[in-house]
Amino acid sequence: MSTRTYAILGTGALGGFYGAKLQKAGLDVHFLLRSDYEHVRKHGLVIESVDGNFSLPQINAYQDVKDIPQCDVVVVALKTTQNQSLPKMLTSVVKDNGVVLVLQNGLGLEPEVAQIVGSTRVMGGLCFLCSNKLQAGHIRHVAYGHIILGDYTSNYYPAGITPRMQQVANDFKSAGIGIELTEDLFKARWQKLVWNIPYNGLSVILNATTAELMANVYSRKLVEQLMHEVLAGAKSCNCSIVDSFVETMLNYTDKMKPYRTSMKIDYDERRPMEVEAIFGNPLRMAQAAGTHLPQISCLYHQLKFLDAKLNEGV
Ligand SMILES: NC(=O)C1=CN([C@@H]2O[C@H](COP(=O)(O)OP(=O)(O)OC[C@H]3O[C@@H](n4cnc5c(N)ncnc54)[C@H](OP(=O)(O)O)[C@@H]3O)[C@@H](O)[C@H]2O)C=CC1
Ligand SMILES: CC(C)(CO)C(=O)C(=O)O
Repeated sequence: MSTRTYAILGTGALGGFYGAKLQKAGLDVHFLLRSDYEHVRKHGLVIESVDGNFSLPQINAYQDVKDIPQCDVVVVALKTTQNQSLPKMLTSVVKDNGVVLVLQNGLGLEPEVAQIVGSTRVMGGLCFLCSNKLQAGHIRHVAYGHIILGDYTSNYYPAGITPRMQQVANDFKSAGIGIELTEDLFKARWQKLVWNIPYNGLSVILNATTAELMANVYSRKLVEQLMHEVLAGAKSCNCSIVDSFVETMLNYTDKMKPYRTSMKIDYDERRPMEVEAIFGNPLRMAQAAGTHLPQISCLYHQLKFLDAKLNEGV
């Protein structure tokens, strides 16, 4: 049994799900909560999952990160819109020889964390998960769940497969979570954007599920064009993704059950959307490399408009 300790910063749809699986497998897990703290401290977590329901009547729940003991692996599972809290959170909770594992969607998040804890203490993971928080402490996992895990080095230079990646992967595997290791985290993040940019963006702008976007010839064309533009953005950053990856993502989504993306759920629930991490950062990286991505830029500006209206409470 692994003796590594885990802190989960953000016990929501993703952090609550993976953290609960790790605890169920016998690992020592510490959960940071905000609005759900009182409920979860008293009643624990309930996980409804396609892989089997379970509950954890008791967990190590914290409201203040300073009360969490220093951990070997600190999982960042907040929405990226809350990342301004990370400088305060991370410094006290990660052991000197520990690592921060960023499981959020988007690009350019590890460099932000590296600024706080140093670039030798950061890893990233891309989560292929469909999970939602239904209410305090109650999470519903509806599909998938595997993670592509990569180590981070300054400027996303490919890190290879490192021993600590294998250790974390073994812990997750012991909890029944599928793990694939990547030598190139930057590429894995761009590949995930091939999915997130078209579907997250268009689901909000066109008020549609993934299935609706795929069924209509016009929106399907937009999805495909946006996917190719993500490839162009990646290429401008010296990251080569084969053209056939677009077809792979289209086929993947054709086979998915109709899905309301996380950005659409945030928009419908009038919560801030992860526009900067998923759209702004890749656009800026491509721009810095001299490449303009007009369709993604158009989506970005539309989403910023809607996000600002949410902020104004309109
Ligand atoms: N859900 C999914 O299936 C997938 C999610 N992702 C990514 O994972 C990340 C997390 O998403 P998700 O889990 O869905 O989001 P959720 O909103 O469900 O979870 C985030 C949790 O963080 C908590 N939180 C926010 N700020 C603080 C704080 N200062 N202190 C303590 N807790 C805090 C929130 O608490 P409160 O309730 O108080 O707001 C919430 O419970 C995002 O980047 C998302 O894109 C990636 C792939 C799939
Ligand atoms: C593609 C999907 C829906 C599940 O694999 C996902 O990972 C996401 O919402 O970011």
